[in-house]
Amino acid sequence: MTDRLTLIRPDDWHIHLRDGAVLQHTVPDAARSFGRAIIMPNLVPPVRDAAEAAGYRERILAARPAGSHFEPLMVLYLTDHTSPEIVRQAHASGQVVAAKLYPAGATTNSQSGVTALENIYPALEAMADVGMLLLVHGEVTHAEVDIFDREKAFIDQQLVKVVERFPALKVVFEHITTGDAVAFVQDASDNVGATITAHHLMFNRNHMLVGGIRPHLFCLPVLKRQTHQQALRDAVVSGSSKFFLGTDSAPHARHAKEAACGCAGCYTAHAAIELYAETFDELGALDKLEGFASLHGPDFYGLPRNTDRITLERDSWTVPEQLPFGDQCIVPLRAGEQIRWRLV
Ligand SMILES: NC(=O)N[C@@H](CC(=O)O)C(=O)O
Ligand SMILES: [Zn+2]
Ligand SMILES: [Zn+2]
Repeated sequence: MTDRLTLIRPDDWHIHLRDGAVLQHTVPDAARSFGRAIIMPNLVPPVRDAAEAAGYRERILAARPAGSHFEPLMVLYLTDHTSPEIVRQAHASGQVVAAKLYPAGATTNSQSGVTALENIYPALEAMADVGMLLLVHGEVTHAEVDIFDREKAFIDQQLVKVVERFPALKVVFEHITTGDAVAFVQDASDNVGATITAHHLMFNRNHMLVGGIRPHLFCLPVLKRQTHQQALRDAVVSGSSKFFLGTDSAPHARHAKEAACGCAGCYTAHAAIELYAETFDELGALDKLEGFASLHGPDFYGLPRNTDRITLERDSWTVPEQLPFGDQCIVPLRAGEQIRWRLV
Protein backbone atom coordinates (compact mmCIF):
# COMPACT_ATOMS: atom_id res chain seq x y z
CA MET A 1 0.00 0.00 0.00
CA THR A 2 1.37 3.39 -1.00
CA ASP A 3 1.42 5.74 1.99
CA ARG A 4 3.39 8.57 0.46
CA LEU A 5 3.03 10.03 -2.97
CA THR A 6 5.26 12.59 -4.66
CA LEU A 7 3.93 14.33 -7.76
CA ILE A 8 5.15 17.00 -10.12
CA ARG A 9 3.31 20.08 -8.84
CA PRO A 10 -0.25 19.98 -10.19
CA ASP A 11 -2.22 22.85 -11.76
CA ASP A 12 -5.93 23.63 -11.55
CA TRP A 13 -7.34 24.15 -15.05
CA HIS A 14 -10.68 25.57 -13.83
CA ILE A 15 -11.20 27.61 -10.68
CA HIS A 16 -13.34 30.51 -9.44
CA LEU A 17 -11.43 32.84 -7.11
CA ARG A 18 -14.12 35.60 -7.13
CA ASP A 19 -12.93 39.14 -6.37
CA GLY A 20 -12.43 41.66 -3.57
CA ALA A 21 -11.98 40.72 0.08
CA VAL A 22 -12.48 36.97 -0.48
CA LEU A 23 -9.29 36.76 -2.57
CA GLN A 24 -7.37 36.71 0.72
CA HIS A 25 -8.94 33.27 1.31
CA THR A 26 -9.43 31.79 -2.16
CA VAL A 27 -5.97 32.61 -3.52
CA PRO A 28 -3.95 31.03 -0.68
CA ASP A 29 -6.18 27.93 -0.81
CA ALA A 30 -5.41 27.47 -4.52
CA ALA A 31 -1.74 28.37 -4.13
CA ARG A 32 -1.33 25.75 -1.38
CA SER A 33 -0.89 22.93 -3.88
CA PHE A 34 -1.26 24.28 -7.42
CA GLY A 35 1.45 25.92 -9.51
CA ARG A 36 -0.94 27.59 -11.92
CA ALA A 37 -4.66 27.97 -12.31
CA ILE A 38 -7.06 28.87 -15.08
CA ILE A 39 -9.03 31.74 -13.55
CA MET A 40 -12.70 31.77 -14.47
CA PRO A 41 -13.88 35.21 -15.65
CA ASN A 42 -17.51 35.17 -14.44
CA LEU A 43 -17.23 38.22 -12.22
CA VAL A 44 -19.88 40.94 -12.20
CA PRO A 45 -19.16 42.60 -14.57
CA PRO A 46 -17.21 39.83 -16.32
CA VAL A 47 -13.60 39.91 -17.52
CA ARG A 48 -14.17 40.98 -21.13
CA ASP A 49 -10.86 42.25 -22.47
CA ALA A 50 -7.11 42.47 -21.91
CA ALA A 51 -7.37 45.48 -19.59
CA GLU A 52 -9.96 43.83 -17.33
CA ALA A 53 -7.91 40.63 -17.26
CA ALA A 54 -4.76 42.56 -16.33
CA GLY A 55 -6.53 44.37 -13.49
CA TYR A 56 -8.01 41.15 -12.11
CA ARG A 57 -4.65 39.40 -12.39
CA GLU A 58 -3.01 42.15 -10.32
CA ARG A 59 -5.63 41.79 -7.58
CA ILE A 60 -5.01 38.02 -7.50
CA LEU A 61 -1.23 38.44 -7.35
CA ALA A 62 -1.64 40.91 -4.48
CA ALA A 63 -3.43 38.17 -2.49
CA ARG A 64 -0.71 35.57 -3.03
CA PRO A 65 0.93 34.35 0.17
CA ALA A 66 4.52 35.56 0.67
CA GLY A 67 6.98 33.40 -1.23
CA SER A 68 4.31 31.76 -3.40
CA HIS A 69 4.98 31.40 -7.14
CA PHE A 70 1.32 30.64 -7.91
CA GLU A 71 0.55 31.87 -11.41
CA PRO A 72 -2.96 32.91 -12.46
CA LEU A 73 -3.67 32.18 -16.14
CA MET A 74 -6.32 34.59 -17.30
CA VAL A 75 -9.43 33.91 -19.36
CA LEU A 76 -11.74 36.21 -21.31
CA TYR A 77 -15.50 35.94 -20.92
CA LEU A 78 -17.05 35.71 -24.39
CA THR A 79 -20.07 37.92 -25.02
CA ASP A 80 -22.06 38.64 -28.16
CA HIS A 81 -19.72 41.60 -28.60
CA THR A 82 -16.31 39.92 -28.33
CA SER A 83 -14.54 41.01 -31.53
CA PRO A 84 -11.47 39.47 -33.22
CA GLU A 85 -9.67 42.66 -32.19
CA ILE A 86 -10.42 42.04 -28.50
CA VAL A 87 -9.14 38.48 -28.89
CA ARG A 88 -5.92 39.56 -30.61
CA GLN A 89 -5.24 42.26 -28.03
CA ALA A 90 -5.78 39.83 -25.15
CA HIS A 91 -3.50 37.29 -26.75
CA ALA A 92 -0.84 39.93 -27.35
CA SER A 93 -0.88 40.84 -23.63
CA GLY A 94 0.73 37.46 -22.96
CA GLN A 95 -1.49 36.94 -19.90
CA VAL A 96 -4.68 35.59 -21.45
CA VAL A 97 -4.52 31.98 -22.60
CA ALA A 98 -8.18 31.19 -23.23
CA ALA A 99 -11.70 32.51 -23.64
CA LYS A 100 -14.79 31.05 -22.03
CA LEU A 101 -18.14 30.35 -23.61
CA TYR A 102 -21.03 30.63 -21.16
CA PRO A 103 -24.31 30.13 -22.96
CA ALA A 104 -26.41 33.06 -21.62
CA GLY A 105 -28.29 31.91 -18.52
CA ALA A 106 -26.50 28.57 -18.14
CA THR A 107 -24.86 29.14 -14.76
CA THR A 108 -23.70 31.62 -12.10
CA ASN A 109 -23.12 35.10 -13.61
CA SER A 110 -23.73 33.97 -17.17
CA GLN A 111 -26.30 36.67 -17.90
CA SER A 112 -23.79 38.49 -20.16
CA GLY A 113 -22.97 35.26 -21.98
CA VAL A 114 -23.41 34.29 -25.59
CA THR A 115 -27.00 34.21 -26.89
CA ALA A 116 -26.26 32.44 -30.19
CA LEU A 117 -23.14 30.57 -31.22
CA GLU A 118 -22.95 32.37 -34.56
CA ASN A 119 -22.35 35.64 -32.68
CA ILE A 120 -18.87 34.49 -31.66
CA TYR A 121 -17.75 32.86 -34.92
CA PRO A 122 -15.45 35.81 -35.79
CA ALA A 123 -13.92 35.65 -32.29
CA LEU A 124 -13.47 31.88 -32.53
CA GLU A 125 -11.75 32.28 -35.88
CA ALA A 126 -9.29 34.76 -34.35
CA MET A 127 -8.72 32.43 -31.40
CA ALA A 128 -7.92 29.49 -33.64
CA ASP A 129 -5.58 31.78 -35.56
CA VAL A 130 -3.58 33.04 -32.57
CA GLY A 131 -3.74 29.78 -30.62
CA MET A 132 -6.07 30.84 -27.81
CA LEU A 133 -8.09 28.00 -26.29
CA LEU A 134 -11.89 27.89 -26.12
CA LEU A 135 -13.27 26.75 -22.77
CA VAL A 136 -16.94 25.81 -22.66
CA HIS A 137 -19.62 25.52 -20.04
CA GLY A 138 -21.44 22.85 -22.01
CA GLU A 139 -25.12 23.10 -21.19
CA VAL A 140 -28.02 24.34 -23.30
CA THR A 141 -30.40 26.73 -21.59
CA HIS A 142 -33.74 26.08 -23.35
CA ALA A 143 -36.51 25.86 -20.76
CA GLU A 144 -37.92 22.73 -22.42
CA VAL A 145 -34.68 20.72 -21.98
CA ASP A 146 -34.53 18.80 -18.71
CA ILE A 147 -31.66 19.94 -16.50
CA PHE A 148 -30.21 16.42 -16.42
CA ASP A 149 -30.10 16.33 -20.26
CA ARG A 150 -28.60 19.75 -20.86
CA GLU A 151 -25.00 18.61 -21.30
CA LYS A 152 -25.90 15.92 -23.84
CA ALA A 153 -28.10 18.42 -25.72
CA PHE A 154 -25.23 20.91 -25.79
CA ILE A 155 -22.95 18.33 -27.41
CA ASP A 156 -25.50 17.47 -30.07
CA GLN A 157 -26.72 21.00 -30.81
CA GLN A 158 -23.61 23.14 -30.35
CA LEU A 159 -20.31 21.45 -29.60
CA VAL A 160 -20.39 19.20 -32.65
CA LYS A 161 -20.83 22.34 -34.77
CA VAL A 162 -17.96 24.21 -33.12
CA VAL A 163 -15.38 21.45 -33.52
CA GLU A 164 -16.49 20.78 -37.08
CA ARG A 165 -16.29 24.42 -38.11
CA PHE A 166 -13.04 25.21 -36.24
CA PRO A 167 -10.92 22.04 -36.36
CA ALA A 168 -7.74 23.96 -35.45
CA LEU A 169 -9.30 25.50 -32.33
CA LYS A 170 -8.34 23.82 -29.06
CA VAL A 171 -11.45 23.22 -27.02
CA VAL A 172 -11.74 22.27 -23.35
CA PHE A 173 -15.12 20.83 -22.43
CA GLU A 174 -15.22 22.02 -18.82
CA HIS A 175 -16.42 20.06 -15.79
CA ILE A 176 -17.91 17.16 -17.74
CA THR A 177 -20.58 15.17 -15.93
CA THR A 178 -21.89 12.49 -18.30
CA GLY A 179 -20.85 9.36 -20.13
CA ASP A 180 -21.97 11.17 -23.29
CA ALA A 181 -19.35 13.87 -22.71
CA VAL A 182 -16.66 11.29 -21.99
CA ALA A 183 -17.46 9.47 -25.24
CA PHE A 184 -17.58 12.71 -27.22
CA VAL A 185 -14.15 13.78 -25.99
CA GLN A 186 -12.62 10.35 -26.50
CA ASP A 187 -13.85 10.21 -30.10
CA ALA A 188 -12.96 13.82 -30.95
CA SER A 189 -9.66 15.05 -32.38
CA ASP A 190 -6.58 15.71 -30.27
CA ASN A 191 -7.70 19.35 -30.10
CA VAL A 192 -10.54 18.44 -27.74
CA GLY A 193 -9.95 17.77 -24.04
CA ALA A 194 -11.97 17.96 -20.83
CA THR A 195 -11.64 18.86 -17.18
CA ILE A 196 -13.17 16.71 -14.46
CA THR A 197 -13.94 17.94 -10.95
CA ALA A 198 -13.29 16.03 -7.74
CA HIS A 199 -16.93 16.33 -6.70
CA HIS A 200 -18.26 14.80 -9.92
CA LEU A 201 -15.88 11.87 -9.40
CA MET A 202 -16.94 11.45 -5.78
CA PHE A 203 -20.68 12.02 -5.90
CA ASN A 204 -23.82 11.34 -7.90
CA ARG A 205 -27.29 12.84 -7.54
CA ASN A 206 -28.30 10.36 -4.86
CA HIS A 207 -25.69 11.87 -2.55
CA MET A 208 -27.34 15.26 -3.09
CA LEU A 209 -30.98 14.21 -2.81
CA VAL A 210 -31.55 10.96 -0.90
CA GLY A 211 -32.50 11.48 2.73
CA GLY A 212 -32.73 15.26 2.40
CA ILE A 213 -31.46 17.95 0.05
CA ARG A 214 -27.81 18.89 0.53
CA PRO A 215 -27.32 22.36 -0.88
CA HIS A 216 -23.53 22.22 -0.58
CA LEU A 217 -23.48 19.45 -3.20
CA PHE A 218 -25.52 21.51 -5.64
CA CYS A 219 -23.43 22.68 -8.56
CA LEU A 220 -23.74 23.11 -12.31
CA PRO A 221 -23.70 21.02 -14.32
CA VAL A 222 -25.77 19.24 -11.68
CA LEU A 223 -24.62 15.85 -10.35
CA LYS A 224 -25.93 13.05 -12.56
CA ARG A 225 -26.94 9.42 -12.02
CA GLN A 226 -24.43 6.83 -10.85
CA THR A 227 -23.75 5.38 -14.31
CA HIS A 228 -22.48 8.79 -15.45
CA GLN A 229 -20.32 9.15 -12.35
CA GLN A 230 -18.87 5.74 -13.20
CA ALA A 231 -18.08 6.88 -16.76
CA LEU A 232 -16.07 9.81 -15.35
CA ARG A 233 -14.22 7.46 -13.01
CA ASP A 234 -13.44 5.12 -15.91
CA ALA A 235 -12.16 8.07 -17.94
CA VAL A 236 -9.58 9.07 -15.33
CA VAL A 237 -8.57 5.47 -14.63
CA SER A 238 -7.98 4.99 -18.39
CA GLY A 239 -5.06 7.41 -18.12
CA SER A 240 -6.14 9.15 -21.35
CA SER A 241 -4.28 12.43 -21.76
CA LYS A 242 -7.52 14.12 -22.90
CA PHE A 243 -8.75 14.36 -19.32
CA PHE A 244 -7.20 16.63 -16.73
CA LEU A 245 -7.76 18.28 -13.37
CA GLY A 246 -10.11 21.24 -13.06
CA THR A 247 -11.68 21.64 -9.65
CA ASP A 248 -14.41 24.13 -10.55
CA SER A 249 -14.02 25.22 -6.95
CA ALA A 250 -16.84 27.81 -6.85
CA PRO A 251 -17.37 29.45 -3.48
CA HIS A 252 -20.67 30.99 -2.41
CA ALA A 253 -21.22 32.32 1.12
CA ARG A 254 -23.06 29.95 3.43
CA HIS A 255 -26.27 32.01 3.44
CA ALA A 256 -26.37 32.00 -0.37
CA LYS A 257 -26.18 28.18 -0.46
CA GLU A 258 -28.52 27.45 2.46
CA ALA A 259 -31.43 29.38 0.99
CA ALA A 260 -34.83 28.89 -0.62
CA CYS A 261 -33.10 29.47 -3.97
CA GLY A 262 -29.54 28.34 -3.32
CA CYS A 263 -26.56 29.17 -5.56
CA ALA A 264 -24.76 26.51 -7.61
CA GLY A 265 -21.13 25.72 -6.79
CA CYS A 266 -19.01 23.55 -4.49
CA TYR A 267 -15.96 24.87 -2.64
CA THR A 268 -13.10 22.37 -2.92
CA ALA A 269 -9.95 24.51 -3.02
CA HIS A 270 -9.29 23.92 0.71
CA ALA A 271 -8.51 20.26 -0.03
CA ALA A 272 -8.51 19.87 -3.79
CA ILE A 273 -5.51 17.66 -4.44
CA GLU A 274 -6.30 15.60 -1.32
CA LEU A 275 -9.84 14.92 -2.58
CA TYR A 276 -8.53 13.74 -5.95
CA ALA A 277 -5.87 11.60 -4.23
CA GLU A 278 -8.49 9.96 -2.05
CA THR A 279 -10.67 9.22 -5.08
CA PHE A 280 -7.84 7.85 -7.24
CA ASP A 281 -6.77 5.74 -4.23
CA GLU A 282 -10.29 4.34 -3.91
CA LEU A 283 -10.19 3.51 -7.64
CA GLY A 284 -6.85 1.73 -7.26
CA ALA A 285 -5.40 4.26 -9.69
CA LEU A 286 -2.95 6.37 -7.67
CA ASP A 287 -0.42 5.74 -10.46
CA LYS A 288 -2.70 7.75 -12.80
CA LEU A 289 -2.95 10.81 -10.55
CA GLU A 290 0.21 12.57 -11.70
CA GLY A 291 -0.73 12.41 -15.38
CA PHE A 292 -4.23 13.74 -14.66
CA ALA A 293 -3.18 16.41 -12.17
CA SER A 294 0.21 17.57 -13.41
CA LEU A 295 0.99 16.49 -16.99
CA HIS A 296 -2.05 16.29 -19.27
CA GLY A 297 -3.17 19.89 -18.58
CA PRO A 298 0.05 21.72 -19.47
CA ASP A 299 0.59 19.39 -22.43
CA PHE A 300 -2.88 20.21 -23.79
CA TYR A 301 -2.44 23.95 -23.23
CA GLY A 302 1.03 23.84 -24.81
CA LEU A 303 2.65 25.15 -21.62
CA PRO A 304 5.71 23.74 -19.82
CA ARG A 305 5.13 21.21 -17.07
CA ASN A 306 5.97 22.38 -13.56
CA THR A 307 9.41 21.36 -12.34
CA ASP A 308 8.97 21.26 -8.55
CA ARG A 309 7.05 18.61 -6.64
CA ILE A 310 4.48 18.16 -3.89
CA THR A 311 4.12 15.25 -1.48
CA LEU A 312 0.94 13.69 -0.14
CA GLU A 313 0.72 11.38 2.83
CA ARG A 314 -1.92 8.85 3.81
CA ASP A 315 -3.12 10.47 7.03
CA SER A 316 -6.66 11.41 8.10
CA TRP A 317 -7.66 14.93 9.04
CA THR A 318 -10.98 16.63 9.66
CA VAL A 319 -12.29 19.36 7.36
CA PRO A 320 -13.50 22.42 9.34
CA GLU A 321 -17.28 22.93 9.57
CA GLN A 322 -16.84 26.31 7.92
CA LEU A 323 -14.14 28.63 6.65
CA PRO A 324 -13.83 32.43 6.57
CA PHE A 325 -14.86 34.05 3.29
CA GLY A 326 -14.25 37.79 3.36
CA ASP A 327 -16.52 38.99 6.18
CA GLN A 328 -18.79 35.97 5.68
CA CYS A 329 -18.19 32.23 5.80
CA ILE A 330 -18.41 29.24 3.48
CA VAL A 331 -19.06 25.58 4.05
CA PRO A 332 -16.31 23.64 2.26
CA LEU A 333 -16.92 20.28 0.60
CA ARG A 334 -16.80 17.41 3.14
CA ALA A 335 -17.20 19.86 6.05
CA GLY A 336 -16.84 18.08 9.38
CA GLU A 337 -15.74 14.86 7.66
CA GLN A 338 -12.42 13.08 7.47
CA ILE A 339 -10.18 13.16 4.40
CA ARG A 340 -7.71 10.31 4.19
CA TRP A 341 -4.84 12.10 2.42
CA ARG A 342 -2.87 15.13 3.57
CA LEU A 343 -0.58 17.52 1.74
CA VAL A 344 2.84 17.45 3.44
N1 LIG B 1 -20.06 25.30 -11.15
C1 LIG B 1 -20.96 25.99 -10.52
O1 LIG B 1 -21.93 25.41 -10.01
N2 LIG B 1 -20.89 27.33 -10.39
C2 LIG B 1 -19.88 28.19 -10.96
C3 LIG B 1 -20.12 28.49 -12.40
C4 LIG B 1 -19.78 27.35 -13.34
O2 LIG B 1 -18.64 26.88 -13.38
O3 LIG B 1 -20.66 26.91 -14.08
C5 LIG B 1 -19.88 29.49 -10.17
O4 LIG B 1 -19.26 30.46 -10.63
O5 LIG B 1 -20.44 29.53 -9.07
ZN1 LIG C 1 -19.47 26.12 -15.64
ZN1 LIG D 1 -16.78 26.80 -13.08
